[in-house]
Amino acid sequence: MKTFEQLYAELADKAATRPAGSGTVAQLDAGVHAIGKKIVEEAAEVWMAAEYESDEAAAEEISQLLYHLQVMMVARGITLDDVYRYL
Ligand SMILES: N=c1c2ncn([C@@H]3O[C@H](COP(=O)(O)OP(=O)(O)OP(=O)(O)O)[C@@H](O)[C@H]3O)c2ncn1[C@@H]1O[C@H](COP(=O)(O)O)[C@@H](O)[C@H]1O
Repeated sequence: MKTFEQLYAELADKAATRPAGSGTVAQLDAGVHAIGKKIVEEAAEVWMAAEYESDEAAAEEISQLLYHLQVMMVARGITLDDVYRYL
């Protein structure tokens, strides 16, 4: 179990250290366009899970969407504070 903040710190560290086998590094290397497509795909999966699947399945899809949003933030150099100031 980890928090949103802990995941962001982990992803930022992966981007800086680029460990072998990291899916995050692969996503970052694929670029903003590819990450954006993944966000749209995951958002659709959240929608479908929320309408037709269990709470657990919906929660899992939401976690994946949050992950890909964070990958986009890291790719663009957008920090948590950059986002929180609009909440
Ligand atoms: N929280 C996540 C996370 N959520 C989703 N995903 C990835 O997002 C994709 C979503 O999977 P789908 O169910 O849509 O399956 P899919 O369409 O077959 O996926 P792909 O074919 O696109 O890989 C998968 O490839 C997952 O690996 C995640 N990948 C990593 N993390 C966490 O990010 C951190 C860093 O991970 P690494 O960079 O891989 O070390 C770790 O704490 C991980 O737990």
